[in-house]
Amino acid sequence: MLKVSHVKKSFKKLAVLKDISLETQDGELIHISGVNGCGKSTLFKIIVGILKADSGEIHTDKDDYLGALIENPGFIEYETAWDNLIFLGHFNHRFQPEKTRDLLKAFDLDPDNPQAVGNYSVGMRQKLGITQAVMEDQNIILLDEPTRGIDKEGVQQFVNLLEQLRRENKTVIVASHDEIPGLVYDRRLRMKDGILLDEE
Ligand SMILES: Nc1ncnc2c1ncn2[C@@H]1O[C@H](COP(=O)(O)OP(=O)(O)OP(=O)(O)O)[C@@H](O)[C@H]1O
Repeated sequence: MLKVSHVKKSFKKLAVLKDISLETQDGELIHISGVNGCGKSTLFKIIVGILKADSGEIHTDKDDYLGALIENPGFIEYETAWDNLIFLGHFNHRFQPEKTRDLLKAFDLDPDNPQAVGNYSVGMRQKLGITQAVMEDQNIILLDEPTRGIDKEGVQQFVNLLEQLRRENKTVIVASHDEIPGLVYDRRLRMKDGILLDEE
């Protein structure tokens, strides 16, 4: 379970997150919408620990394992997708080759593609970014504008993946400024003026 309590973050005089609280349940699919620059990526960066909040707390349970795709996924540009994923898998020793190959194939990506990631299209790169966020059975998954640059078929493959994650009782938070066709959320939140509002 992820619990965000009264998180605040400013960049110099710009107060981006004014008082953010959020508690997730297992298996929940949550949408955070909001205009460009409202602070969605900043919140995700604080949750995963890339950025430090000025105040407030982030709590996860002992067994929770976070996966994230935030902004442009960073890869080793001159290596293949597969070598990149193996490299990322070394950090937590939870890499599952068969599962990861299946995830790539479900996105119409060839696990044996000899091309370097530097030559991948925006959409291919994004699919790779989504794959690394879920390939190790992460149970809390943060996806920032996940379908950016992905074609219609790819969006449907993404929707299928999220349905699979729901069946596996994973918690997924999607941040996007627009609707992703076919996604049915359990909860919708809107980020506005530094706070999170319930859409319902
Ligand atoms: N490291 C930083 N230094 C200064 N300002 C920053 C920094 N990171 C983000 N900001 C500012 O904080 C605000 C929120 O940025 P953030 O990237 O979180 O927005 P966002 O909601 O994710 O936007 P988008 O939908 O365009 O991705 C913006 O005004 C941005 O310029």
